[in-house]
Order: sequence, then structure tokens, then C-alpha cells
Amino acid sequence: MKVFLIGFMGCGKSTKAKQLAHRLECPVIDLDAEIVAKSGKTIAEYFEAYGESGFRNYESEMLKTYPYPETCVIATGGGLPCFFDNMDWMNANGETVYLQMEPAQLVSRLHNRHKRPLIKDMDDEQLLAFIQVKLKERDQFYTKAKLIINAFDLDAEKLEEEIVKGKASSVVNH
Ligand SMILES: Nc1ncnc2c1ncn2[C@@H]1O[C@H](COP(=O)(O)OP(=O)(O)OP(=O)(O)O)[C@@H](O)[C@H]1O
Ligand SMILES: O=C(O)C1=C[C@@H](O)[C@@H](O)[C@H](O)C1
Ligand SMILES: [Mg+2]
Repeated sequence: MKVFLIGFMGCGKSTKAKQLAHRLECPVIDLDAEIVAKSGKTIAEYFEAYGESGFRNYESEMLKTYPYPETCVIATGGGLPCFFDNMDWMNANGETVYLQMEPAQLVSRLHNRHKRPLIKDMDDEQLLAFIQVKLKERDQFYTKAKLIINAFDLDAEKLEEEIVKGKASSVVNH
């Protein structure tokens, strides 16, 4: 089983992926971190060198060519599901889980903004307005996930339970 965690910046994909992988006793892969490791650039440096479109090409290639083990948990980049056919590809190749959160909750989670090039120069008020607009655009992609879960106050045990339950019901239904 491959579990792709998706959702807006700050919803906790990287944090929850590590906890879930620990529970499932399987490897965790963070695609943002893989991009950094393979390119030798931070995400901010990558955006600066190649622009957002260069980054989107590279993250899509990384998503589709990574040598995933049979069972693993994958934390995706916040924008990844919203470009090319990435969302359909993940749905075809694994379980997809949207960690959903309200804009105001996301603002309170996003402290290290300098690491996130799309929001690096924003104060709280600007960030809230940006998230409200962006989330509306992105929701049509995120909500294609097989499982949508409220990520505020979510513990890894509950997440595991929901995924296993969802997988069991999809086996029954198909
Ligand atoms: N359950 C939680 N309660 C409180 N803070 C949390 C929780 N989960 C994550 N955080 C904090 O919220 C911030 C964002 O979490 P994280 O980096 O996991 O998000 P992300 O979805 O991977 O973001 P990005 O798309 O930018 O990679 C981090 O500072 C993290 O420590
Ligand atoms: O939401 C986004 O578009 C992004 C989220 C991060 O995970 C990084 O992939 C990058 O900062 C872009
Ligand atoms: Mg992350």
C-alpha cells in the first residue's frame, strides 16, 4: 500500500507522514525533501533558479519516477496535486488522503515562511487572503482524493484507522 498525503502548505503532510509511517512500520518519502536532496538546491533556491514552472516539471517527474517501495507513506508538496495529471496518477497508484484545514488554522501553522517561496514575504493578513483564494482554486484537485479528513487535531492513530477502513470499503465496492 502506498499512501499519498496531500493538502495545502502547513496542513501537516510532512509531520503526519512520519508518524503514520512509524505506525505502519514502513518508509516515509517526502517529495519536497527528495527534490532538495537530488537537485542540491532548497525549494526556495530551485524556484529562484528555474521559476515555478521549472519546479512544477521537476516535482511531477520526481512523483512519477521515484522508486517507491511496495508499502510506504509519501508526503507531497502542497501544490503537486494541482498540476499536470499528478492527482490522477496518484489515485491510480495508491491511496490518496487530503488533510483538510481551514485557512485561519493554516495561517497559525505557517511560521517558517522563508522556506516556502510562494508566501515568503507575507504577513498574517496577506497570508490569510492568499490562502482563501488559493484554496478555492486548489480544492477541485485536492477533493479528488479517495479520503478527505479534517486534519486539525488529527492523531496518527485515527489517520491510520480511516485509511485502513477506506481501503477495506473500496475492496468491497470494486
Ligand atoms: N498536529 C499538529 N499540531 C500543531 N502543529 C503542527 C501539527 N502538525 C504539524 N504542525 C506544525 O505545523 C507546521 C507545518 O507542518 P508540516 O511542515 O508538516 O506541513 P506540510 O503540510 O508538510 O507543509 P508544506 O506543504 O509546506 O511542506 C510545522 O511547523 C509543524 O511543526
Ligand atoms: O503549495 C505549494 O505550491 C508549495 C508547497 C510546498 O510543499 C513546496 O512544494 C513549494 O513551496 C510549493
Ligand atoms: Mg511538507
